[in-house]
Amino acid sequence: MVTIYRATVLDTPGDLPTADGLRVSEDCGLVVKDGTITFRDDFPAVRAAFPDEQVVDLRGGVLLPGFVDTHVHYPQVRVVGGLGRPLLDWLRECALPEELALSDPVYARGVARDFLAGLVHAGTTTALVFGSHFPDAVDALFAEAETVGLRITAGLVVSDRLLAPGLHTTPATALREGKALVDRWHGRGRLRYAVSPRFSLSASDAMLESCAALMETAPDLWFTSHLNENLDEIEHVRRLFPSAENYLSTYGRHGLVTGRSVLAHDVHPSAAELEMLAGAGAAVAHCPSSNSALGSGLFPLRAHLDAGVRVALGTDVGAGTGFSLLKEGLQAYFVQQLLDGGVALTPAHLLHLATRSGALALGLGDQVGDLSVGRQFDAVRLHPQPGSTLDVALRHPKDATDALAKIFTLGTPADIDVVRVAGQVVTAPAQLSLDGSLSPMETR
Ligand SMILES: O=c1[nH]c(=O)c2nc[nH]c2[nH]1
Ligand SMILES: [Zn+2]
Repeated sequence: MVTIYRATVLDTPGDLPTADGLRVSEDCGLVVKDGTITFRDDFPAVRAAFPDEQVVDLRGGVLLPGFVDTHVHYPQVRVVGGLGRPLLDWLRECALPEELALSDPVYARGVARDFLAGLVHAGTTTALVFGSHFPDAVDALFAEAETVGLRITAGLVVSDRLLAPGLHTTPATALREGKALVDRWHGRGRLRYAVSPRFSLSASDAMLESCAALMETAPDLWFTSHLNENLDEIEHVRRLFPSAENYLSTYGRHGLVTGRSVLAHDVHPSAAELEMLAGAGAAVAHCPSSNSALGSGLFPLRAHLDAGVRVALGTDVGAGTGFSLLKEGLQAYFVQQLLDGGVALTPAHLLHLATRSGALALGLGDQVGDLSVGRQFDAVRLHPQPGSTLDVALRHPKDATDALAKIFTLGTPADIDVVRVAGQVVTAPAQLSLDGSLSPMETR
């Protein structure tokens, strides 16, 4: 079936974030067939070419590509807001107790729904998700994500030391359970599997070797972990791996740093690590609100870009402060403003980082990230409440770049009214009550 969407469309189709990469189509017609954009032009030209097709009129707001979150923790949706602690204290006091609670599959299913609702409300259509330490909880995430229809890459989080005994596993069990999850979910619809050691602080060489073995069990598996987030963490890793050249090589010497790797944070990289990331084609998930909330540091974006490292954005919920990629864009901008030698980010940079950069980092650049012909129609409409400050601002922009600046400055999930994946409207799952049942008024 063919549908024409009429909207003001802003996107950034280039391969790199640039100051002048914004594409503006004030009155755009997008022809969508079976979820794919097959034709794009000014609306009058589209209407002339397709005089009889149904038109969905999305004017009155702004249509953007669906947001791409390259680093977000599913088990942590209920612990957002644990402010006032550095990384290792925050993990011990806020994150890990909650992650243990996901050993209960009923509890995990409720958390999975809350998590996916957070993504949908924020307009995130594609995400690389840090999963749970418990296979049943990872099943719950994939099953619920399949129902909702989002593009999710996720996996079993594995560790064998220094967290909490209930979160530890063995390399052999990790491999066996990971393989079963890969068999069940990798490549099923919009779902893919990411091998996910928590960080090398909590993963021995034997565990990282089992991750490497899991990577070999199916084509196109993804790899994700944490890197160089906090100075104490980095010092611990240095002591735990005395023979490793640096933090990145704790993964790299097991063959885990490739073009299908996404490393989160990298706030304190060495030149050698940047060179190795660039050479491998690995991507870094920059998580600015988390970095500020935990006091991890100011992300050296210029050093990454100068070295040729691909960078995208992650919300890092729950150390991050919410699911909004608009907020992460603004926070990324703030950080670069504060840094001596920071990159002068423009609205076009921010939109690219929140959409196209993420799609490319996740190897999905041929499918999503902008609204060009050939892409899936993954899109969000921003339509602020009448009278809200964003509504007022969008009525008086100087130009489209100014409008986009206002969107990143003022926009929140409350301003996103419709989210589509492959043309289909996606809706947030209903919340579950504590015993896992839907409340009497709720249906799916
Ligand atoms: O921000 C972070 N959140 C986490 O859950 C985590 N685990 C290891 N390192 C981490 N960093
Ligand atoms: Zn993280």
